[in-house]
Amino acid sequence: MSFNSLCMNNLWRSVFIEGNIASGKTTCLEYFSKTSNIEVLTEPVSKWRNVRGHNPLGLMYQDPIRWGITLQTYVQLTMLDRHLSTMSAPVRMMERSIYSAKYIFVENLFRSGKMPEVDFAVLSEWFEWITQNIAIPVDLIVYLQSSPQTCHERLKERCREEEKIIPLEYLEAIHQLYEDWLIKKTSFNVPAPVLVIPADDDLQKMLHQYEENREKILAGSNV
Ligand SMILES: Nc1ncnc2c1ncn2[C@@H]1O[C@H](COP(=O)(O)OP(=O)(O)O)[C@@H](O)[C@H]1O
Ligand SMILES: Nc1ccn([C@H]2C[C@H](O)[C@@H](COP(=O)(O)O)O2)c(=O)n1
Repeated sequence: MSFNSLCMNNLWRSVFIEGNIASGKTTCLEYFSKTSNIEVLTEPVSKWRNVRGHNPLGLMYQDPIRWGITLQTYVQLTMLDRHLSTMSAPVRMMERSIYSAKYIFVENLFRSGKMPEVDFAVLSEWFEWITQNIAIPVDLIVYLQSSPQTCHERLKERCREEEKIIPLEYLEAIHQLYEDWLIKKTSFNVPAPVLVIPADDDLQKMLHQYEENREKILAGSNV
């Protein structure tokens, strides 16, 4: 079905853009934001860096054992708020999801011994309650599959203050969790079909790949 008929038939569509830190999600969304009839929702990182004058993202990187629960509770709330906001266009493209918050970032904190078991248990209870009682619309997951090395280079270039201390090993752990979830499909429930886009290429080639996949992303043909 073409994008135009999708709009005419009022078939609303929700797409998550998933991938490692600095894999190019925001850049991808910026590209698609130039298309009419698409609503783009980036991650609310500015909120995570400033909630009533506090910076839970920075605190988490400084002392994950103490502040991991604080950041991830707020991430869960802000992502749920994003998921439930009224759609303003027939296609919504959203950066990450409440699922990756739990299956990737909370899981990584817990597995690496940086989240106490009680914090993990409370966050898991919240997550299970939310996903069992509230419908989270999703039709497609686009996975920007990049190597941890590429992400590390891009992260250094982007130079976000809080992220300066992120080592390559952290990105490797996040990468492995993403691969298990969306490629091998061995770890957690995958709530929608997955479209994998290799994301190590330079910007020009990435924009070309986005064009090639436009129909699949926006209208869901042959994922
Ligand atoms: N294909 C690419 N090649 C080189 N640099 C890129 C590419 N895509 C994005 N970047 C740069 O890498 C950094 C991270 O990209 P960004 O889109 O912010 O990633 P994410 O939203 O996944 O964290 C930014 O500085 C961005 O300009
Ligand atoms: N559940 C989450 C989601 C994101 N983060 C961190 C990772 C990055 O430092 C930052 C934003 O991610 P990006 O969009 O650049 O991939 O937020 C987290 O710790 N937990």
